[in-house]
Amino acid sequence: MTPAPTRTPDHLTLALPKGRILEEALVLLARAGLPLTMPEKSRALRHEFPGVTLLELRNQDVPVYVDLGVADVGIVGKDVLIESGRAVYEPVDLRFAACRLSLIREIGATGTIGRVGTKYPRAARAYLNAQGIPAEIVKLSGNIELAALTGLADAVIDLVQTGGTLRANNLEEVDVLFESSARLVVNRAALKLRRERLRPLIERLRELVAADTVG
Ligand SMILES: Nc1ncnc2c1ncn2[C@@H]1O[C@H](COP(=O)(O)OP(=O)(O)OP(=O)(O)O)[C@@H](O)[C@H]1O
Ligand SMILES: O=P(O)(O)OC[C@H]1O[C@H](OP(=O)(O)OP(=O)(O)O)[C@H](O)[C@@H]1O
Repeated sequence: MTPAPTRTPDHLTLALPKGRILEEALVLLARAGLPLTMPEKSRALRHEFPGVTLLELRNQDVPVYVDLGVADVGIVGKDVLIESGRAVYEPVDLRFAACRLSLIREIGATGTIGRVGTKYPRAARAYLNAQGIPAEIVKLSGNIELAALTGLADAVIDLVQTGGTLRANNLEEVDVLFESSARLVVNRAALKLRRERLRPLIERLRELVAADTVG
């Protein structure tokens, strides 16, 4: 195993999720001045760049690594951040990976919602409580819409972007819990200890997002 580099204040440890966020996150961070490139396809999970260590994680683990200070900074979807309940600093909405978390049912379904399938039990519980719906929540891991199609659940709470998955499966969006997009997340202690590196990075990302939004 390669030893971890000494974590001097000028070294950054970065947590990124593999999956749909990784490539766009790397491109944006490189535009913001970090010396990063797409890692070669391999089983390696930790990648070294000049002054930056990149950790490749599952989405749900990014807030954990940042909150516990193993990573100084990371990028993750707002959906995953809300679900994590972690109190990390969230200085920039990076605007990509835009989608929404919605309540979904079969088209025309009107019966009582007794059971809800979701990958987001915490957000689902908060929403259902606020709506006064005393439904059972079933935690699922993927292809969540199948739960509504098969009768495993009376409704699901899942992400919608284009609506293509809904249309292909005779489902409809009944309500929107919240909008999501990729967020920069920063460990609060690192923000002080590594401020010489983190403050310019945050500023540069804010500028890039603002320019991209206008342009
Ligand atoms: N269809 C979509 N369009 C745009 N953004 C999406 C879409 N689906 C998910 N996202 C956003 O991208 C993030 C990462 O999605 P991705 O598909 O890589 O995760 P996953 O593979 O489902 O996660 P897991 O690590 O649990 O397997 C989500 O947390 C969400 O913020
Ligand atoms: O509105 P759309 O553009 O169709 O996008 C929504 C779909 O994208 C995500 O699934 P993903 O492809 O990540 O697969 P997963 O269910 O295995 O997470 C999400 O869970 C929806 O199923």
